[in-house]
Amino acid sequence: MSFFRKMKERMFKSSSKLDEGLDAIIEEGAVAAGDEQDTPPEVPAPAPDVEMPAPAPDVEMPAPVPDVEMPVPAPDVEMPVPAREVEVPTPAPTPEIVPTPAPETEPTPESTPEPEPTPEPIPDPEPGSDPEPAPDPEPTPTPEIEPEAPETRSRAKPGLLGRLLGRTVEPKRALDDDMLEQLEELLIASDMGVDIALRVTANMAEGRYGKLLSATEIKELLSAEITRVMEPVARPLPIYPKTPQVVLVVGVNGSGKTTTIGKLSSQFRAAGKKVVIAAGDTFRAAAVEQLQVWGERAGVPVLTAPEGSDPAALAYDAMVKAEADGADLLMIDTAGRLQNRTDLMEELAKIVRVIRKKDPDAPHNTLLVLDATTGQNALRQVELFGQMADVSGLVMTKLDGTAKGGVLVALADKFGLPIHAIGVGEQIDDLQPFDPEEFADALVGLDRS
Ligand SMILES: Nc1nc2c(ncn2[C@@H]2O[C@H](COP(=O)(O)OP(=O)(O)OP(=O)(O)O)[C@@H](O)[C@H]2O)c(=O)[nH]1
Repeated sequence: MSFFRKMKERMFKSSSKLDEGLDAIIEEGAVAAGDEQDTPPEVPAPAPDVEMPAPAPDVEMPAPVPDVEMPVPAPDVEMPVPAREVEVPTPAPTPEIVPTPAPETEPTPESTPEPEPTPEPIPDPEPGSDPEPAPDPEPTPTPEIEPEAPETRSRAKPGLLGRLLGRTVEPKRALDDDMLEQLEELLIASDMGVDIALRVTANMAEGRYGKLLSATEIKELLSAEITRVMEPVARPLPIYPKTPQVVLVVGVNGSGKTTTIGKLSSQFRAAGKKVVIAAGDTFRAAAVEQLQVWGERAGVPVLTAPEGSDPAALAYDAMVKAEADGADLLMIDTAGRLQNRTDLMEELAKIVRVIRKKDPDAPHNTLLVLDATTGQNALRQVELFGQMADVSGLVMTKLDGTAKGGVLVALADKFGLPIHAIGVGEQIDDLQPFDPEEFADALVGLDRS
């Protein structure tokens, strides 16, 4: 459980945009229970009322009715909707009014004091500006405060007043097309992809049009929809009885392959499995060294080959060694030079060909490691590596440092490949099983605790 907690905490940080966005959407057209008296009476009967037929709040009221507050003002609950409309236009005209008073005040002082002093030619501009400094600052702040006051009232007062009065009821907003569109945009911005964002919001809205929903309720509904999409792909790396189980690890440079191999090896070793690592990116000495460091951390042997040597030959040697050592798992790192796709494809194909001489079923798993911070680019990587290797599952790294975690939903929806684990940090224990609900909660910023 502490693992999940950690992911949640980390993802909460990164998904705060989505979280804040949801709160903002609700607040924008919020209808806070009991705050109706705060809404200015200037909101008579604008058009939206048509969309907000009385039945909506009526239906909702019975269940949540928190004490005495809700029942009577129930009908008024509709008012805030128009209030929202008032807010939008207000900011525009406001600044326009500001400049008007300013110039007016200037000419006034000029005409009065200027004619009196003796200086005639130069005085005009000088005295004009000298005596003005005093009045200038005055008119400026005044108009600024004036227009802001009504805005602040209409926007902040409801929540604030509610809080001052000790109300615990969250602001709510009626679900309509406008709100749905905002929710869709928010999800798309989290890199969820247009198709799935539209589907998630549509499913969420089904049967709920016109109903008042709080930010928490929206988060719960979205989380449930996202969980539904993710559940089928949440599957840990399968472990087979036949040994050594060969796990080929592929992915672009920097996606987190080495780190993931180190973390996985550590976990398998802790689970009593004997693991061997093969440093298959023989073209980069730094990559081999880094893998050796991870091998030490995990307490797992790392087989290396001279720089520039054939990775397939190393993979074969590693198979022999793993068999001889009675290893349960052999994890083979590979290069990730996507810019030279043909070479990479040939290299991967050769590794597979060669290890199949030892075991026709190998590799038993081909893990594609994806960097969550690349967002929608991850979709393209799945396509490309899918063509180069028979990808059997995904590990998504760096979910701790991005607000683009939504791409995992798009991946699940589009490819349906199992998500074996997620990386949430650079430390050895920062690899966690993929839990759909925890993920969905974290993505939308829902804290159930
Ligand atoms: N924050 C965070 N950083 C990670 C995570 N996984 C890997 N990293 C970092 O990402 C960087 C690249 O990771 P590597 O494991 O070297 O990636 P690679 O795919 O092996 O890269 P090459 O060796 O260049 O092929 C390193 O600085 C890692 O510490 C993760 O889950 N979260």
